[in-house]
Amino acid sequence: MTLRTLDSLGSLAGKAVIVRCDLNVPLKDGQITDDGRVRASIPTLNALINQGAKVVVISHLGRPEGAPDAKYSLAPVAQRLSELLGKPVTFARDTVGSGAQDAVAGLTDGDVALLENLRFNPGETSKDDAEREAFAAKLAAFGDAFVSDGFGVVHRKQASVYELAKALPSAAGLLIATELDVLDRLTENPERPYAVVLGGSKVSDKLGVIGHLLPRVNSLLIGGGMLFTFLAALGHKVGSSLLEADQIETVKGYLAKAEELGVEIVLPRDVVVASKFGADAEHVVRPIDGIEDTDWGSSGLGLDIGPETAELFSEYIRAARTVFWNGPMGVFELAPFAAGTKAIAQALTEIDGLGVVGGGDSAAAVRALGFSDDQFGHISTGGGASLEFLEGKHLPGLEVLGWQQ
Ligand SMILES: Nc1ncnc2c1ncn2[C@@H]1O[C@H](COP(=O)(O)OP(=O)(O)O)[C@@H](O)[C@H]1O
Ligand SMILES: O=C(OP(=O)(O)O)[C@H](O)COP(=O)(O)O
Repeated sequence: MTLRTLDSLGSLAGKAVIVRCDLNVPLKDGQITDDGRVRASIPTLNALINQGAKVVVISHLGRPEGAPDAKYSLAPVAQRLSELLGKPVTFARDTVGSGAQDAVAGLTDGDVALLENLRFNPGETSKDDAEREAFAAKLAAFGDAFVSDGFGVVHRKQASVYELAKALPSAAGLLIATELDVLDRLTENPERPYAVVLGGSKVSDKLGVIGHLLPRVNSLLIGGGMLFTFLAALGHKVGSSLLEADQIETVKGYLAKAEELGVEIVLPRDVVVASKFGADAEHVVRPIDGIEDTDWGSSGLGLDIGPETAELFSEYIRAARTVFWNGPMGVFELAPFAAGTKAIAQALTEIDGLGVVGGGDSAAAVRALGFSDDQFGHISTGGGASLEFLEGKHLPGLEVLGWQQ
């Protein structure tokens, strides 16, 4: 079966359509620092508005713990959405309560409402199927049909991604269709050499994909927060850097498997070690076996790859014909730790082949560092989702829409 697309829902004029977007944007002091995911959601929303549907947009933002938390409110997103659509967007102060009910009841054809953060409700991410179904049923009461367009969450078996798609006539939106077109080019006979570059801070999620990615690629370059678990697996001390101690044995397994398969896992040679987490931290470049050999000893923390590593990774990237990159190489939001990410972005703009950047923060990073979207083959809105797609995993949010790999 192939993905059910918007036309499969028939005419949506006058119907209430719930649209699951991934509007999980980076915020600083309540301001959106990169609106790429909001922009990416616009074509589907406009298609529905133009048909005269009543559009009910739902999304998560960040990882609140199943209860309202003002710092994860979607209110700033509602404002940006309204600007980009060029029309008012009613913002509901809750997700399924009286605020949402009033917002939806007030919609006329072609109007748009955005409900408050889905993850303010424990049912959204519950491990219990019945709890997710119950929450999805409350959402489903707001619509006649469901459009799933949050590509960044299709790897999550969550109520608004999976159970809601079962509860209503459902189809994929235009963003999901576009993302899959590009990712297909990375899975079906990618031009070789094929390199995948991994970084970022969702370390346990991303360590999990490596085992299945290894047989598909020629090299795997490891930077960002996950590099320290690899260095620890090689016996190095990593100070107070991000570390998944319980994954060290798994990582040793990956290193052995890569050797068996003849795939290169390329690890950093140097890192930028900081006295603390902050833009005003003191920092020095250290070789990977000297992370604790600074004035700060074991309290020093690695916040970027070093210059020698940036050059090494850039060489691999420029020599590849297909590259997928997810996860910043360092804490690019703080100027002293942005150089590694900038070097990798630059190399990706120079490849002779297809270079894809994936992930909310990775996309934000390349734009914040002065690159434009058209310098890359594609900027995907999903990091974890793309990686799980590339490793060949069955993604619940796609399968429920009829997709089979
Ligand atoms: N060495 C590091 N230590 C701590 N955080 C890091 C490190 N390197 C990168 N990061 C952080 O990783 C975050 C992005 O990670 P992630 O969400 O996994 O990426 P994406 O959204 O692109 O999938 C950024 O906010 C960045 O500051
Ligand atoms: O930012 C996201 O994913 P990404 O960091 O892998 O790109 C998505 O919004 C999914 O968020 P989640 O990883 O909290 O489920």
